[in-house]
Amino acid sequence: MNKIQVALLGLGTVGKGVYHHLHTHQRIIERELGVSIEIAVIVVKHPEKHHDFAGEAILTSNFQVVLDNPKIAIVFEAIIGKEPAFTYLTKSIQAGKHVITANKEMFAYHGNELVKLANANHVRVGYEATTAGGIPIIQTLKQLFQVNQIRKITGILNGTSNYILTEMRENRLSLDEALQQAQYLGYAEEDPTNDIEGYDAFYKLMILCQLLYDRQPEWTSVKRRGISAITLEDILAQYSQGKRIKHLASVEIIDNQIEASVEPVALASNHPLFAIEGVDNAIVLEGDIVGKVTLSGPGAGSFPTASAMIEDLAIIIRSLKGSNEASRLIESASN
Ligand SMILES: NC(=O)C1=CN([C@@H]2O[C@H](COP(=O)(O)OP(=O)(O)OC[C@H]3O[C@@H](n4cnc5c(N)ncnc54)[C@H](OP(=O)(O)O)[C@@H]3O)[C@@H](O)[C@H]2O)C=CC1
Ligand SMILES: N[C@@H](CC=O)C(=O)O
Repeated sequence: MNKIQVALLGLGTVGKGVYHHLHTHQRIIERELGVSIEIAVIVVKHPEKHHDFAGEAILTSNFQVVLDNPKIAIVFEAIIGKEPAFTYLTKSIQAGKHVITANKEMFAYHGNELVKLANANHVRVGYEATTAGGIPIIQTLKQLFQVNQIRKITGILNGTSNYILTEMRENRLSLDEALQQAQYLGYAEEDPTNDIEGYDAFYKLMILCQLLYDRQPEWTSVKRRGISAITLEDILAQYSQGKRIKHLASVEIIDNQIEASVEPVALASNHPLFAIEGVDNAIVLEGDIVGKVTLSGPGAGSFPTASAMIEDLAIIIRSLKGSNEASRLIESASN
């Protein structure tokens, strides 16, 4: 069986999900893609925290180990914040490695730059996991809406906020209690301010804008409000009128301008996002040919995010088939 070596940056909620499923799904990957995957190196911040790690990979805090191994063809990135993630992915691409990221903050800032760099270096960037967890929104927009003009998107893009709002309404929890549960379940960001102040949904919306319109609005022009000020009383007041408060991220093209916002909104029961509960996300796309299409599914957590990253891996491996590059990156069984 031919083999591809990969590196994994980050072994937290997301990294562990990728590690786990690359092992549990090894047979399916081999059957469908014709290669086995070997995780050669794992880069973390504190290797000593992972002393019980039993795999065969090299576990290190030194990213240079990844660059120094020319056999590593693909780099998964699931670490925190813009840096050093951006530098690591830039160097990986320059070294001819494909990259797959879940890091929306970094990608909202630098995604366009990375995609251009990857094109120049004839490698690919997978970023399905940056937006809406396990929902395949990036590939849907890239592959399945090539002719439709998507004039408007409205989405629930932060699983933690939706989980908190649902728990507050259904179980009468305070915001802090519900946030603690979301953290325990691995949904929240390392700094949950990103979730409850709307930054995380904002980054995801900017990634969608870049993909759809090849530009982003001026960030300071976008209204961004999180759910931090929402009280149980607010939620119950809306509930008594048959409404649910949801945290919505919206973008619309009006007179060739991008109008975007991120804010809590009280929805009536006939709204397509009213029934999206718990950690689920959903996105309503409005295409000029098709009309409204809604995608929904798990928006955060270890397995849904790993799912998005592993499907990116499959896309990259399929794109290698028959290319000159394949002989460089895929090790034949005889090596
Ligand atoms: N949790 C989720 O549901 C989702 C998360 N994401 C994104 O995925 C990324 C990872 O999230 P998550 O797994 O939840 O986070 P965690 O906090 O669970 O894990 C982060 C991992 O990154 C490592 N790390 C942090 N900083 C560095 C650094 N400077 N160098 C090397 N390694 C580093 C940590 O190392 P150590 O273990 O040694 O501390 C840890 O293994 C984030 O960008 C997040 O926004 C995207 C979609 C969903
Ligand atoms: N903290 C994020 C994780 C996934 O992107 C969220 O709750 O949506």
